[in-house]
Amino acid sequence: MTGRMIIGVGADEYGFALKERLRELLEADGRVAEVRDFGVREGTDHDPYPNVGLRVAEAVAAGDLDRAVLVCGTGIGMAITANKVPGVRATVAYDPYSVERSVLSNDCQVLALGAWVIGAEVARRIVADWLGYRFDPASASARKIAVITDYEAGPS
Ligand SMILES: O=C[C@H](O)[C@H](O)COP(=O)(O)O
Repeated sequence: MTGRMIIGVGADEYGFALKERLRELLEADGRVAEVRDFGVREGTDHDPYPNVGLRVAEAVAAGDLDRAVLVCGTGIGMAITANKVPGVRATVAYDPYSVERSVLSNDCQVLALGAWVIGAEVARRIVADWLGYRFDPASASARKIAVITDYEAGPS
């Protein structure tokens, strides 16, 4: 992936406000071609995090999104959910090094954040940094990721 990215965003009711802040940031970023919002649409909407996380992760797996940011209370439920979809690699990450390595080592397409854990401005900085990292498919890390994708494909 070298061009401008299509990014999905999604949140449950607890992550809604932070998701909105991050959506605005992404929409204003020149590295982003398009932002697709998978809800919730209002802070009063009740859609449990697995519903939102599965919709977004399935769009990543289908190739409709390059990457996604998911927000719930802790980020943990969103990451667990997204990782259930074959082909999707999701993580919670807050420190700059883990955010970087989630892309450069692990080719994670999904960053999950917890609105109860992190302040909005730090989250915005993390997402801005995260956009700048691109996985190198020629790197040594690619062979390790292939072990995961081979496992997902099942016995041959
Ligand atoms: O990981 C789950 C999230 O934090 C979610 O927003 C809240 O889940 P809970 O209501 O089960 O605590």
